[in-house]
Amino acid sequence: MDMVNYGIIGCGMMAREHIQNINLLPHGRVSVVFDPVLEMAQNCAVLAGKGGAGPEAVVAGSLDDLLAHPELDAIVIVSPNYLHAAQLHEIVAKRPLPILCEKPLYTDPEDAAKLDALFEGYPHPVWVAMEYRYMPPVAALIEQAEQATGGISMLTVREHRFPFLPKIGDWNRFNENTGGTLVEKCCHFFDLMRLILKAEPVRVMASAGQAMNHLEETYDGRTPDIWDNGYVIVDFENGTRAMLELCMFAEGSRYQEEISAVGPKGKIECLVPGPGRFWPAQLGPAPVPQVIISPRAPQGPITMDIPVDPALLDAGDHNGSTFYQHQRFNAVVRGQGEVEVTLADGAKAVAIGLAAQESARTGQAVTVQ
Ligand SMILES: NC(=O)C1=CN([C@@H]2O[C@H](COP(=O)(O)OP(=O)(O)OC[C@H]3O[C@@H](n4cnc5c(N)ncnc54)[C@H](OP(=O)(O)O)[C@@H]3O)[C@@H](O)[C@H]2O)C=CC1
Ligand SMILES: O=C1CO[C@H](CO)[C@@H](O)[C@@H]1O
Repeated sequence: MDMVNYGIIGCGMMAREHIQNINLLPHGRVSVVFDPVLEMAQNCAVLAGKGGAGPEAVVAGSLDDLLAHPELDAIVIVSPNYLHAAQLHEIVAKRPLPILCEKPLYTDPEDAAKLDALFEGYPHPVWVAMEYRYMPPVAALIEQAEQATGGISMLTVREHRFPFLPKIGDWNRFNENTGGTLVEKCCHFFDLMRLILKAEPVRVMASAGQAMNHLEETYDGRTPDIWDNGYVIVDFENGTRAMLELCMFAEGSRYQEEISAVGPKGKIECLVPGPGRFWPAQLGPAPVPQVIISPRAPQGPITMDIPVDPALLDAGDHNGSTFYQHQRFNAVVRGQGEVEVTLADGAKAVAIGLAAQESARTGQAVTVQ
């Protein structure tokens, strides 16, 4: 297959990032889009046409119409979190094809076993969109961590960022729609923990809550219940431990994510900026990602800039990672390479997030199966 025709389900903010990155692929084009709001779908159809450089996508009138579209080789699910599981069932039943599904894979704990059963023996690749692993500074940390640390003992992920953005329909203001902040936002970081530590979690302890964000807002008489800060500690089966620190009222920070890994030889860190479009112009150029290696002996931190290709920065909010994710998924659909972020990875990241939600709610440590 030389050209992969994509169908996009959901045409909001993140769909635009997917389309802009598919537009950069030599072997990809968006052929059909669907959103319940026609104007959103039409805007994405135009974006798929690259300002006249390619054909605009067809606007499907329903999910069924999208799944019946003749030119369709792969499907990207970019709808709100609580819809992912049901839409996966629809695709498998009506038009089994390769799927790239946005995180979180599911929000209701009961969906875990149902999805396992649904995809048993599924003949097409399914990839879960936890792309932070492809951010160039994160990828550099992953590649150099063993050498720099001599084997990681402790891993810390700090995310200090802006509050949740407004969404059409305000679906992201309530835990019932997102799975809870530690699922919705933090599944990316639990995925990184498993990947970097090369181990499975056994126990989760968390303290988290809603300190200030969205408390002044009301939707149909209800105040949002999503958390905006927390700490999560995860014990891993190989004796390593990881911690997440999340603060969502810290958009004044120079860097959005700071990840550090420490072992007997030393420490490696990466510093990752947030979306460039949020960096105030009066402060000059947006911060450049960095990796810092700090040996124990001889002491002397070594700092390296890890710049991201400006064309990729322009195509999204995630330091180029959406492009690298699509490049790999596109190759897999064309029969080259393997799925790197599997359904099992997506499910485990949600399971850790749900355990963290439960731990913070009850004040008890929660065992992860
Ligand atoms: N991997 C990453 O880094 C990121 C992932 N995401 C994920 O992407 C997904 C979308 O988020 P985002 O784009 O920010 O949210 P938006 O609200 O901006 O977009 C979601 C879109 O899906 C549409 N939608 C609602 N119901 C359906 C339906 N039944 N079928 C198809 N589309 C529907 C919404 O339309 P309407 O409300 O008008 O009905 C809306 O246009 C989420 O799962 C989110 O977690 C988001 C940001 C970053
Ligand atoms: O998964 C995500 C990653 O980045 C987004 C912001 O750019 C988040 O809000 C989103 O939920």
